[in-house]
Parts: sequence; C-alpha cells; structure tokens
Amino acid sequence: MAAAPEAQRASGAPAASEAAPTDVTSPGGTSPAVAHRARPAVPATHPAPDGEQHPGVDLAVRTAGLTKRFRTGQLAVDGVDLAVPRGAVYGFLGPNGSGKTTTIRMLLGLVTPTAGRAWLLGEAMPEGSARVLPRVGALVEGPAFQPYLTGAANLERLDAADATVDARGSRARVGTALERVGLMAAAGKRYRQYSLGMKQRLGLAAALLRPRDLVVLDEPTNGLDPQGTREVRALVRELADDGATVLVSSHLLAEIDQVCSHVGVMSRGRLLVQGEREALVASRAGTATLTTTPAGEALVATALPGAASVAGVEPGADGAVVLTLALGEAPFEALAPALVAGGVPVLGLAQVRPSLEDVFVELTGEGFDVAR
Ligand SMILES: Nc1ncnc2c1ncn2[C@@H]1O[C@H](COP(=O)(O)OP(=O)(O)OP(=O)(O)O)[C@@H](O)[C@H]1O
Repeated sequence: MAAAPEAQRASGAPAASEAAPTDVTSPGGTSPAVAHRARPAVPATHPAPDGEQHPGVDLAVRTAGLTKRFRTGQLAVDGVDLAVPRGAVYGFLGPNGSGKTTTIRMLLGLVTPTAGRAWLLGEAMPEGSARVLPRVGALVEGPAFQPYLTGAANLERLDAADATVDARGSRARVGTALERVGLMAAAGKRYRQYSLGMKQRLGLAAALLRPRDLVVLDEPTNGLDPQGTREVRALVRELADDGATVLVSSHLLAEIDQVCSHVGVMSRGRLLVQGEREALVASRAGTATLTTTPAGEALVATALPGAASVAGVEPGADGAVVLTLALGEAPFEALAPALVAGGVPVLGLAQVRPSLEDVFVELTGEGFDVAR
C-alpha cells in the first residue's frame, strides 16, 4: 500500500510516523441508521456508469468509472464500477499493487479521483462527506496515532475529536472498542511499543468507536498472526450480524474468502469481476479427482464424457494413480457412469469445488500474490 502525500488523512489528522487507521468521522453528521440485512445479488459484470445498472438493489457503496492516475503517470485505478449491496460483506480482492487502497481512499474522500464518481450510503462523495462519514468506520493505512500516547489515550483522543457523540460516554466507548478487538491487556502501553498486530487492532478499535452503517477495512489482517486473523474474521461476521455493510480488502484470498457474501476482484487497476461469492464460484468449471489403477489410467481419456479432460496425473497410495479431471461443461454426475461404462476401475472419485483463487487464476492467468 503506497502512502503518498495525497493519500493522507482528510483533515485534522494528528501526525505520527506509524501506519494507523484513518477515522473518517467528521462533525455534523446524521445519526446512524440501521442497514437492513438483505443480501441481493449483483451481476458479475461491469455496470454502465449511469446509476441505473442495479435496479432494486440498495447499494451501500457504488462507484461509476472511478479512475486515478497519479502524477507519476501511474494509472492505479482504471474505470472501476463497484457495487456493494447493503448488508453485504464484500471482499475487495486483488494482488499487491492492483489498486485496492487507492480505490478505498477515493471512496473515503482521501484521494481525489482523476475521473468518475463515488457514492457512500446513497450520498455522493465528497459533497456528502459531512453527512455520511460519521456513519462510516474505516481502517486505512495512514498516520493517525500518537506514538507517545497509550492505545487507550489515542482512542480517547480520536473519540474527543468526534463532535457527533456525547463526550460523557467516551471512556465506555473506548473500553468497548478495545475489548472488541482483544486489546484490553495492552490498553495502557504506549503506541510506539505496540507490535504491528497490536497497531492493527488499535486501528480496528478506532473504526469501531461508535456503531457504523458501513465499515471499510483495508487489509485488516496485515501483521496479525493466525489467531489474530481468525479474530478479525469473527469481528467482520459480528459487524455484519449487527447489520453493518463491510467492505474488506485483502491480497490474501484465503483469509477473507470464508466471510464474504460478495467479492470484487481487482487486477492492474481494473475490476475484473464482482458479484455474489457463491455465484462466482459456481459459474466456473470445476474439477474432480479420480483414483484408479495404472491399467485404468490408460482408458480414462476415451471414457470421459465429451467436455471433460485429464488435467494431471500423480501416483497414489498402494500403486494406484490419481488423476485430476477438468470437467469443462460436463456435470460431475456424468463422470462415474461414463468411466464405469468405459471399463475404468473407479477406486475413488471426488468433486473439487473451485476456490476463489482458482477463479482468480482463471480470470487473470496469473497467481494471486503478483505485484507489478
Ligand atoms: N501516491 C502514489 N503515487 C504514485 N503511485 C502510486 C501512489 N499510490 C499508489 N501508487 C501506485 O498505484 C498502484 C496501486 O496501488 P494501491 O496501493 O492502490 O494497490 P493495492 O491493491 O492496495 O496494493 P496492496 O495490496 O499492496 O496494498 C501501485 O502500482 C502503486 O505503486
């Protein structure tokens, strides 16, 4: 994630040298509204930038042709049309450098787009910032915490800067937020003594200082150990269960895959595909593994139904052979009868559902952790 002068905190940011969250809360906002829990489908296609592309779908985040070309000439985000339904947990996925952070910064009004528009909770950005940002909690990289203050004191400071909340409840809000991210034990430690994982947790706590309708988390598992990563996943689930829409970015598919209702996949500044996670995975051809004998292996290719083919062969246990079969258009149910009819001894046959990573590789022809 690049930290550029342009990508700093929107206003009134306390300076610090460490990566920390940006609280995009601004004074004068409306009171939180309860987002409904419906998770409508969004077509896995690129919508047209006319605002009419998702009739009947209530979107918490929408962009049309969002584009950023930096002064260096780098086209970091190239005509992105995001559609995040209210109540969704939207996994914003893509390799390092694919433009996720820049997109998120534009959404929050921290970076000015070169072209295109963005709407948060129905409000055009940046015009609607004052109204909408109090309802949005965000964890994005950028300076915000004071290194010499404790974690709790940093949160109290951020809380005090929020003119839309009652100052008397500050201690309770800070305590609840610290509790929620598992940071109570380190609450009295100075920020500069925090580990990366603790800093990340404090950033999350800052985003959750008050109830939010939309929570935007940029790489929230950065610096966390497996236990911390599991806790973040649980937190994301909890936020969604409370009715919030969550937009969460990651370059590590597997970490986020399990909690997403929707996904958007970025590559080289472009949104390759977005939609309901299940629909995306189901739309891709699956594979199957077949265990057979060496004699059976020779018969497989001719026995397979039309669209299926052999994609790989490996030795199995006890002299058996394990073949990976690409199903193509063939339904999995068609395999066993065809193999048996072709005289192939079927010692084992299992369907392998494509993972989100498989979908990505199929779309881009490259692995997920590719930087450019
Ligand atoms: N301020 C900037 N000036 C010039 N180029 C930038 C700036 N910020 C980002 N970039 C470039 O824009 C591209 C997209 O970067 P961005 O940080 O948005 O990607 P990302 O998907 O968030 O990556 P990561 O997963 O590593 O955080 C990268 O090539 C990056 O080097």
